[in-house]
Amino acid sequence: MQIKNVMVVGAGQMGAGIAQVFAQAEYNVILHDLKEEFVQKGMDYISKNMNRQVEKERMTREAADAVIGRLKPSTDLNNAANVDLVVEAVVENLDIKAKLFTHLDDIAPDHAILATNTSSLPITEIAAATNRPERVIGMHFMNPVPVMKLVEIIRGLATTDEIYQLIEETTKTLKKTPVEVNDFPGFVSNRILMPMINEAIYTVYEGVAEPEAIDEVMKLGMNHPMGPLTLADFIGLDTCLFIMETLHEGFGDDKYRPCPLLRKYVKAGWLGKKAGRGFYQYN
Ligand SMILES: CC(=O)CC(=O)SCCNC(=O)CCNC(=O)[C@H](O)C(C)(C)COP(=O)(O)OP(=O)(O)OC[C@H]1O[C@@H](n2cnc3c(N)ncnc32)[C@H](O)[C@@H]1OP(=O)(O)O
Ligand SMILES: NC(=O)C1=CN([C@@H]2O[C@H](COP(=O)(O)OP(=O)(O)OC[C@H]3O[C@@H](n4cnc5c(N)ncnc54)[C@H](OP(=O)(O)O)[C@@H]3O)[C@@H](O)[C@H]2O)C=CC1
Repeated sequence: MQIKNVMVVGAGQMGAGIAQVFAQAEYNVILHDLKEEFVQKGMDYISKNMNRQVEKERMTREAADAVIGRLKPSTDLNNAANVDLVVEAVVENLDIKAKLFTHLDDIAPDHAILATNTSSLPITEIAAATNRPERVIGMHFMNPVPVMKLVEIIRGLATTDEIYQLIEETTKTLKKTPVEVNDFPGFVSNRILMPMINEAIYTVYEGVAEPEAIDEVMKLGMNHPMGPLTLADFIGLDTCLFIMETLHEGFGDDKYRPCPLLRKYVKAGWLGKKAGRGFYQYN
């Protein structure tokens, strides 16, 4: 089987980046979201990135236009009827993802692979919402997708070796490095990263230091490219909370309890950079 036609569902910060890297690797890509304005926002993000490549003389205008030309906007899920691979990147909510996978299973051709970019949820449970669990897999990209080299690949209980290998090969065609990881809450990346971010939030909550000071300690002291609170804002505080809840519930261990301040910020709509306010203000 050869993958040529791809649909990315969810045109937010991850979906747009994923669509961009597939289009750059010469796949035909449908970028789908619920509303036209969200799809347009994703397309604008990709155009901006392409323009920057042209300005920096890393790409010709023609090559950049060809990337854009391989992207088709969509607000109708029936457009999944002719694809070989779907990569889902909607909100980190198991009910929403499971319902979406049931729909995609009805629409997509039998041979199509249904992948999820979930950052913490059980692949096996998402797969169980379909009649093709052997063709469902986790393909966890890192943010910002065009820059970060890693893709965690997670098999569900029923995922076949053939599908795993095909996704591993496909990831390499995107010039990314696949790493195989088992299906446990948060996989490897977020099981390790998110408790650090949550602890940084507790450090603010308990008045140990100001956000700027905490970020400075981790940047200058540990050589992290971004401090944990800047990174939390960048990821999205809603996504951070969803991931902590998945770890807390999935392991049943209070060491993963989300910090009350994280809950408060999410309830206030302070979702980080994408909302203009989180631990920092962006406009
Ligand atoms: C939550 C999950 O499930 C998993 C996750 O993704 S966790 C998050 C993982 N990501 C991280 O940890 C990111 C940590 N931060 C970093 O690595 C860096 O700060 C960074 C790469 C984001 C920016 O790097 P920087 O050196 O500080 O800034 P800058 O010089 O502006 O950018 C470096 C390059 O990245 C590009 N870039 C930065 N942000 C970008 C974005 N959002 N989209 C596309 N490209 C971007 C820049 O254009 C630049 O590329 P060129 O040199 O080709 O022009
Ligand atoms: N942020 C990060 O750093 C990372 C996130 N992830 C994962 O990627 C996924 C997306 O995260 P992210 O891009 O940050 O989130 P965003 O909030 O930026 O984007 C999610 C997009 O999906 C749309 N959406 C929601 N429900 C549906 C649906 N049923 N059908 C189609 N589109 C829908 C949203 O629309 P609306 O605004 O209307 O809800 C929104 O445009 C999550 O599973 C997250 O855990 C993985 C790696 C890193």
